[in-house]
Amino acid sequence: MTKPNKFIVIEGLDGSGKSTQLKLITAHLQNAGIKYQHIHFPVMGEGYYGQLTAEFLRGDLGALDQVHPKIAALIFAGNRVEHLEQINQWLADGYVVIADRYVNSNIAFQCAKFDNQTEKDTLKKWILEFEYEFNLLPRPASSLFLDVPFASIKKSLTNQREGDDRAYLQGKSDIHEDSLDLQEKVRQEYLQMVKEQPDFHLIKCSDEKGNYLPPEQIHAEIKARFDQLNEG
Ligand SMILES: Nc1ncnc2c1ncn2[C@@H]1O[C@H](COP(=O)(O)OP(=O)(O)O)[C@@H](O)[C@H]1O
Ligand SMILES: Cc1cn([C@H]2C[C@H](O)[C@@H](COP(=O)(O)OP(=O)(O)O)O2)c(=O)[nH]c1=O
Repeated sequence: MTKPNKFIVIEGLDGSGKSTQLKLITAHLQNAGIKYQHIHFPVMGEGYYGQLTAEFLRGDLGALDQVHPKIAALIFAGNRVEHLEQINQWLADGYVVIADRYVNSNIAFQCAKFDNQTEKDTLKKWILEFEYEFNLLPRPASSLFLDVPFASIKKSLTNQREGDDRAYLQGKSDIHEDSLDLQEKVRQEYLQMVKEQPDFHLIKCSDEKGNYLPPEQIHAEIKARFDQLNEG
């Protein structure tokens, strides 16, 4: 299958600075006169799957251990199908397309809920086949994993998170963000995928002492990846 060459995905744990980096990279593309579009998955609050995703994350469909990870994966995958045509159109029109989360989020968060390696591997294979081969989602040219010190994730998730994008919670809490144990396991899934997928790159967001790097410094590395893609 040929890959669209201007599709980049930003991945990471909840509260890992994806929105911060998305703002910086879109400002850079804007200044450079490069036409781009971006999308954040899950797209909540619209469409049947968007509504289902919000219900799932605020716990209306059951607690973290009550919804089978394959069913949760199916909901997030359906949400992507609702926006598939739009992404394909952007790519056909020659835009650089940036997704804040994509298929690898589904693998990382849902496979992390299993302890057993065979169950993890089986679900990973299923998600990859279902989303790329059955639903025919475009494959990203490159995905970037923001590897942030876990202490900073803890801080970010224990602080009250605010903003319009929290409306889906309707005053409740997010079942993924509530579990730091899950977030730690999700990080392991991401690290494993970085090893397995040649187009998945780790962006180290800490210095040698383990301190969180400032946003601009992280941006410099991300920008270099984008510039490479645009030149290629
Ligand atoms: N490099 C950084 N150093 C310190 N704090 C950061 C950094 N990047 C983001 N933050 C802060 O961390 C929190 C989560 O960042 P955000 O970009 O909203 O993450 P996400 O989109 O992954 O949920 C915000 O309060 C943001 O200001
Ligand atoms: C896109 C996607 C997200 N998720 C998870 C990751 C997040 O915990 C949650 C929703 O993400 P969101 O709250 O938008 O992420 P962030 O806090 O990083 O801005 O859904 C999946 O499990 N599968 C998926 O396919």
